[in-house]
Amino acid sequence: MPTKEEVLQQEQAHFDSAWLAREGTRSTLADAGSAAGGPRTVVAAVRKAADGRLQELGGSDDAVAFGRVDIGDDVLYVGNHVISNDDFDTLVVSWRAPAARPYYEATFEDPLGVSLRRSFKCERNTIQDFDDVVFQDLARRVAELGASAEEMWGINDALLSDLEAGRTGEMRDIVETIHQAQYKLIRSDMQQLLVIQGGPGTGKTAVALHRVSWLLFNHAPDLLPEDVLVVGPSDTFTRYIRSVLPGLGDDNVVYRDLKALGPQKSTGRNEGTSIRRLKGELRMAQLLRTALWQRVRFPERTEMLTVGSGFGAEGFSREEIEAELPNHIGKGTYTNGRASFRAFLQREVEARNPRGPGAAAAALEAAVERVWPSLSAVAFLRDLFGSRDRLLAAAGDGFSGTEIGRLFRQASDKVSDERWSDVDVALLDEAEELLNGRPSVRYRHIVVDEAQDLSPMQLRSIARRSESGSMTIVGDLAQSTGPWARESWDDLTAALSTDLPVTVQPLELGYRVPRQVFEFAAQLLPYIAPGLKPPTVVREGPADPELIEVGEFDDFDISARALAAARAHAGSGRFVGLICPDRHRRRLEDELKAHDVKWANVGSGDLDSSINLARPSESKGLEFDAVVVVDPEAIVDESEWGLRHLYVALTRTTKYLTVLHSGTPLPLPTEHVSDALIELAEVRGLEQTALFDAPIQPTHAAERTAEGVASGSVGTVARHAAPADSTSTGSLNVVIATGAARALAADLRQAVAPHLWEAVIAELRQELGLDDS
Ligand SMILES: Nc1ncnc2c1ncn2[C@@H]1O[C@H](COP(=O)(O)OP(=O)(O)OP(=O)(O)O)[C@@H](O)[C@H]1O
Repeated sequence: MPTKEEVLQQEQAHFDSAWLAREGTRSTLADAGSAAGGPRTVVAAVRKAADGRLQELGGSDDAVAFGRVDIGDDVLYVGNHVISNDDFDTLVVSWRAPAARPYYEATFEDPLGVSLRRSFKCERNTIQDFDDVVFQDLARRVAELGASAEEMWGINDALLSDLEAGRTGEMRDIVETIHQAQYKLIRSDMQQLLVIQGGPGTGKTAVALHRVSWLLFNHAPDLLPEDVLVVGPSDTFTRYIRSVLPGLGDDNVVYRDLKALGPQKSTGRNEGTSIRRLKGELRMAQLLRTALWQRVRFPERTEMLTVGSGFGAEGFSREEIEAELPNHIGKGTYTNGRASFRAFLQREVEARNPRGPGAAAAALEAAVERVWPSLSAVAFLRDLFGSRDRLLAAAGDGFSGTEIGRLFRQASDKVSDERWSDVDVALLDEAEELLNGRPSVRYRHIVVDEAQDLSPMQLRSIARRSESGSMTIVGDLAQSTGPWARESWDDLTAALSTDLPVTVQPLELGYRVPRQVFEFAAQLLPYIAPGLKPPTVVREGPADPELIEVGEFDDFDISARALAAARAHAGSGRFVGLICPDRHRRRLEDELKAHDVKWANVGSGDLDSSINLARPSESKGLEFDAVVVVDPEAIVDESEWGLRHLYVALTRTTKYLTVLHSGTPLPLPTEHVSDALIELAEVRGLEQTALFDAPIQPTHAAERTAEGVASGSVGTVARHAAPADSTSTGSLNVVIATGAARALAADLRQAVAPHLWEAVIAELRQELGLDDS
């Protein structure tokens, strides 16, 4: 049996010869352009092909391989790129090649013929160490001793040490340590709508991006990088992930931020929850369609439509035009309809006056414009939202007066000055399709990240860019927030309406968040996503969460202490996320400036400093070595989805978590209240989960007060469980209110003498701000 040193030498010899072969190929390819003869176009084509191949080789400093598998007598080295020698022997296979599958998928239960899997640790192309899994030994050990948790999960040292690495503002690839469950999703059939549900840090984004790389390799040349679109929730997020694929040799994949997925990107208009929700509903598509076709009509207070002037002018009566318009309306796009109506007018003018000069282009255009105005998406939507009459005419019975009131807004003086919200973008995109048809560029595969928050209108916007419905959709229902926060993937897959098979697959191992931190954050799960299985965390962190209590109303102190904590982490060389609710934002920014601290504003797309300041919602999908969460209670209070925002914030760290709080580091809806609710739900014959699972409908503070003091006390759960138009709303609210009231009454009886109850209730009303008016 060779010693480890001897094995190292043998392996290094293979690495050296593969390196020589690769560098030989590199210099041949580099010379290919000058070596090629013939016409310039041929030389250019050869050069282009050679450049493409060069890129596929990776850098000359890269290790040639990261792993090896032995299957029977075959030995296979696995690396980022395929390497062959002059005799066409394959020295290294690409991780994306089907041959590499056993490297990722062999387990002690099903070794797929693999006897040995070896993973290498390299410094450039020099092997420093290696780690072996001998499957027979492993199976025997497991049979004798029972499997360890890590063995059951298939987690190895290479993966664990990779997870320990410090983070930066750019995501990295995981090819060397892809887990078997992840690999199965990465290589699954392209012709499907694949939904990947997984808790924070389970590798959903990583899997989606590696799947793109795998598909590009295995479906070449039919699938090119420019045939793939990756959609993320924000500019910051797309910047964070966009270096992964080029790092794998896949340039030119298209990235779009949801706020720019249309003819006009969002220009920062702020809108409330109810309007945002309304604008996301599918019935908006019908409203826009009707409104657009209503723009085509014979001009009011006009007898005749005249084409041209003076001799040769032709007139068309209202009856004639109104009889003709249905031949052009609603048949195709608005713009095509306009062109066909214009052609009709032109033909008619010529037919009526065969010896005349025909209609001059400008005269014809002027007449057409009066009936069928040329419109852009922005002009159309600005006109529509800026006119109650237009809105009412288009809405018919489909919208209430209140909803029309919500949609209406004062139009800006100039189209170019109109400000657009992020939810307007999907409406502009819908309008663009009605006007000019589906986007000419469509994609053969689309990845949607953080998909749990998307509205049906946003999903339509994505679907219209898909050639066949082939998509990978990733997200986490427990992190779903915003007006379209959802509890299931059903409505999302329905809105994407595809003929392809729909598969929802879980990712169950949590890689990012260390055990100590996840155990802390997971206490929120029963309240925010009771039906979801929490991820199984694969590693320990270096420390327990650090919970720092500061004076209750001392905003100054909490900001100062938060900054001190962030600076301490940064001082230890950590990449820090400072996650702060709006309540403390101003003060914290002042503190940062006062101390002359260099920081990045995540909301404006920056993620490049050692301290990165983010709102909880802006931190979705991102990760840091250390996270400082400021005032959890304020985070929970500031949003309808506060508990979920807090869960997102707490799960951004790969190592350290510091929480600055004023007495309650984790503001859970009180246990006894939830128990009372559940008991009551049983008595009333309601599904337990209905209390927490009800579709989340925004309920504003004013509505909350109507539910009484008691319902306020169950925090976000109560606020969420109020479906506006569900038949069970009444009973559900009664259950919540009664249950919470009973639990509070029991507390009061235990804690306070009866003669003080009135005073306590009066104080409570004040606390909750019910007596402010
Ligand atoms: N097999 C793996 N090997 C090494 N690192 C991994 C692996 N899988 C995931 N990771 C790492 O875990 C971290 C979390 O991954 P990722 O961001 O893809 O998770 P996510 O499920 O999208 O999280 P979130 O829901 O919070 O957006 C990343 O740093 C990623 O590189």
